[in-house]
Amino acid sequence: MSNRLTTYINTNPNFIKETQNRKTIDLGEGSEIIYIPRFVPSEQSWKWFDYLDKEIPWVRPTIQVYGRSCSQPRDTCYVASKGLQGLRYSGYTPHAYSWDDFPPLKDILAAVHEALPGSSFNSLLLNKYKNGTDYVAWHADDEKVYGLTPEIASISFGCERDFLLRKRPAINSSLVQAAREEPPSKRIKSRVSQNNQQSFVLKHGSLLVMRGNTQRDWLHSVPKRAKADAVRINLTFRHIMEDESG
Ligand SMILES: O=C(O)CCC(=O)C(=O)O
Ligand SMILES: [Fe+2]
Repeated sequence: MSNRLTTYINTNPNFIKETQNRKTIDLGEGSEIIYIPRFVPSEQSWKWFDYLDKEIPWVRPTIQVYGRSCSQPRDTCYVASKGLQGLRYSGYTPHAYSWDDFPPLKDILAAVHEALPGSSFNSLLLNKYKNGTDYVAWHADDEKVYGLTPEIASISFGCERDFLLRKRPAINSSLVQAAREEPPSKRIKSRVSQNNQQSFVLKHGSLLVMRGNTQRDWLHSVPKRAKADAVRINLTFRHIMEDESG
């Protein structure tokens, strides 16, 4: 464990481990984030950005939010391996393109697999934010098709945007339970009230990975930003489980 390149930064309440360019953030209770700001070199990132901007058949679908139809506030596209169960989110079933339709995506996928030993992504949701008025609202990618502890690898190209994480209210969690059973003086307030937010500026060419219980216990978002005046393209690689229903 005594790697000279590893720095341990104990920024209470979260524990951050930094090895070379890779930060690992332990969010507690089995949730973990990995962030690699310079995952793809800048020049290669711009080549991929230009390719994706031009070649992907971007659509802006109508989705259902709290029972109301609205236009998704960003463009999207979906790619998946053959034979997987379909994806459905917010009342929308995207058409699944194949990896062969966009060969550079296979190179990006290979780079992600190399950086994350043991990972086996078989689907990809692409997002394009035309400027700071496009966004993704608070959500978790907790669809059943991803299983109980999904690993999601997110690559960003173009305009930098904030990526926020916020702990879901933990009504039945053992932590809250324990806090209730303690007298007020001993309540572990800090862990409940301070350890509940994280933010990252997702840089051009960066890789951010969410794993473990992150989708169960946390929400994430990319909020509107008046000052973001250029296009951002984001790729989220995911693993869809085998369909056991037959
Ligand atoms: O654009 C991003 O960084 C996040 C996108 C996202 O959360 C999603 O597609 O589920
Ligand atoms: Fe998401």
